Formats: sequence, structure tokens, C-alpha cells
Amino acid sequence: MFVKICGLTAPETAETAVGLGADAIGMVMSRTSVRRIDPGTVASIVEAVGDRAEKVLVVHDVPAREAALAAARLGVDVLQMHGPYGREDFAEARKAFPRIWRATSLARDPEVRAGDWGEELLLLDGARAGSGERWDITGLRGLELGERWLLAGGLDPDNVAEAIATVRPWGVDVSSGVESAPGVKSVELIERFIANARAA
Ligand SMILES: O=C(O)c1ccccc1NCC(=O)[C@H](O)[C@H](O)COP(=O)(O)O
Repeated sequence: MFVKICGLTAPETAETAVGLGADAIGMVMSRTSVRRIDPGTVASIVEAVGDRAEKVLVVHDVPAREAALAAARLGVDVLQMHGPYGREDFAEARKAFPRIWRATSLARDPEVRAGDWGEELLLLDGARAGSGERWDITGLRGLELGERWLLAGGLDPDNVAEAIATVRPWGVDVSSGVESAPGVKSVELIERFIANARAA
């Protein structure tokens, strides 16, 4: 089970998450996020993590081309375009950066399938990214989502195993559910989340 821990804001916490077994770490550059970090902090996390995990730049309200150029400049592995981007934005971003993940919700895109817009991976989230709100994942049952997709939105150490058993995703993604306060990651919660996801 692939595990992404999202919303890391400091090199030390990112290194800890990777040491605990995270396959990918996310860094948010959305202008409105409580987890927003600046380019300098992204660069220091990238350096601290090195090749031990996928380093994912998450954007939400940055124009596609600008986001792709930032991803290339900052040395991340993947650009995650989250929410209100269209097919043409993905095409535009791919001209400047090769590895793109697409994050959306069933509320926005009821007929999604990994790879349809040239993305390497699909992330299915609740309606409000990074909110920690649970959503009705049973709506995913029976959909042809393709092979590589991550379940996200309202997951935490106590519900991740049941969520995996319900919809059998390729991987899981979490942010709020491993925080002790908004934007503050908890080592204990990250450790429990990864252990429970892997045991599911
Ligand atoms: O985390 C944010 O603040 C955020 C803001 C804007 C766009 C995306 C954001 N996060 C992206 C993620 O991949 C989150 O892990 C995902 O939305 C799940 O969040 P949560 O429900 O808090 O676990």
C-alpha cells in the first residue's frame, strides 16, 4: 500500500515521515492553505528528503504553467494539480514538467479515470481539499478508476484500514488526520497511520 503524507511544512518533519515509511510527501503551495509554504522551504524539504521518497508539490490556485515551472525549478519529483484545473491545464503543465498527478473529487468529476488527462496517477479527495472531512467513499465502488489511484479526504489512523477494505485503492493520502492542530503534524499519528495502512 502506497502512503503519501501531505502538507509537510518543515524539513525535520518530512524526514521523520520518510523515516517512518512514507512513500511520498506533499508540500502545499496553495495561497489559501494553512499548510502553505514558500519556495525556499520547499527547496529545503527536497534537499532533506533526497531520493528516499517521492517529493510532491501540491498546487490548487496557481496557474498551470507557473506551477509546472516552479516544480521543475524546485527539484520535486511530481506536480499534484488539485481541484479546479481543466484538461487543457494538464496539457499545458506537461509541456514544462513530465510527472503530473491529478487530484479531484467525485463531486467535481463523477466520471474520472486515472490517465485520461495524461496524468500519472489520480487522487480522489473529498469536496474540500485538506479539510479532514470524511465523505461517502462507497460511491467509488464499481467505478472504473484505472490502476493507480490514491484515496484521500478525512482519513486518519483509526479509519484508514476500514477505508482501504471498502474501496481497495492503490494507495492512500492524508493530511489533517495526522495533525495535532491545523498544520501541525504529529509523529505519533503519522506512525500509526502508516502502520495501520500497511496492515490493512
Ligand atoms: O492540505 C491543504 O491545505 C490543501 C489545500 C489546497 C489544496 C490541496 C491541499 N491538500 C492536498 C492533499 O493532498 C490532502 O492530503 C488531501 O486533500 C486530504 O486532506 P485531509 O482530508 O486533510 O487528509
